[in-house]
Amino acid sequence: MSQASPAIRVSDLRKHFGTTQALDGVSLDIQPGEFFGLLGPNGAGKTTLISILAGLTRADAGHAAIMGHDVVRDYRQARRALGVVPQELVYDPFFNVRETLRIQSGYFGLRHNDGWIDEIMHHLDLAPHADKNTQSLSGGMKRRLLVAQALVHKPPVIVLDEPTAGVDVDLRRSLWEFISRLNREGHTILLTTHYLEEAEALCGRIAMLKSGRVVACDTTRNLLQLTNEHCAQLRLQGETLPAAWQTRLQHDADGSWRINFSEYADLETLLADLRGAGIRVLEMQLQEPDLEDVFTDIMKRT
Ligand SMILES: Nc1ncnc2c1ncn2[C@@H]1O[C@H](COP(=O)(O)OP(=O)(O)OP(=O)(O)O)[C@@H](O)[C@H]1O
Repeated sequence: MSQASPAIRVSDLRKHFGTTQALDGVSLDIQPGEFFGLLGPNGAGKTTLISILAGLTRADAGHAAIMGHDVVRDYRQARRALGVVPQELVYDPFFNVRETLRIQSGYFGLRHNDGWIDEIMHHLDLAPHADKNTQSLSGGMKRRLLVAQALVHKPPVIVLDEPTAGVDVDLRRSLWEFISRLNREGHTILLTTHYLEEAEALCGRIAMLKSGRVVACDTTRNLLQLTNEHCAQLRLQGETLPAAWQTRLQHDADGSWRINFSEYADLETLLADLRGAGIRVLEMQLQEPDLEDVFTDIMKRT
């Protein structure tokens, strides 16, 4: 393992399926210890990128490396440095949970791995199900098992492809606590998700893919500053707005009014005009833009 290497390096990666250009020159460097989000609409190329990192798909052109190990030339070292939690629920129905994790350990040549297997099962609340046949597990439990399988060989880099799709609130919480702990302990995390509030809360840096291209890549904090659309929700005493504001304010079903604005000066003028018209503000709530606003904005603009 090369100390100076990025955890994941992707250089000008290209991949097509028939006439579909799934990846159209993607370059990314993810440093060790980062919690990195890869976002994009359906079909943007996220799973294709992950499949190339995992050595399951060959790129047409470009390079990818895990901890300095090229995913084609040094396949074994690259694979050993990587734990992948796939999007699809794949499992072998003939084994129980513990057996599945022992078999997975065997793929990496780890024969005495029960201590770590017990620890993973404990943190993922799989311990009470250790002897259950995988076929009899609920969807959420099968997903936990996929996470456990990705971790048996203690990989420094963990890739999660939509790990919380169709997962209940409890599992999400315990999953994120565990993954965040692994990240704090130094593991690099690459996450794809369609839950943007999850990405906003967890990821330090985010890349957005669209049609196989990176259309944004920055810290979450900087991305959140890209849009200056704010929203204020007001409850007013009096129904007739000053004429100048009648088209700017939208009346919500609960009787409150909503205004989108980019300059706080707009809000000041509105409040002054309302006071001038004898309309009292009973309540006001400000909503700051979130990652979903930024994502929608970037996807529209690019
Ligand atoms: N094996 C394949 N054969 C043909 N086309 C494929 C194959 N795999 C992916 N594609 C196409 O490549 C494009 C990128 O797909 P990919 O699954 O990487 O997107 P994604 O960003 O992961 O989407 P989602 O959010 O829906 O999972 C899509 O147009 C998809 O239909």
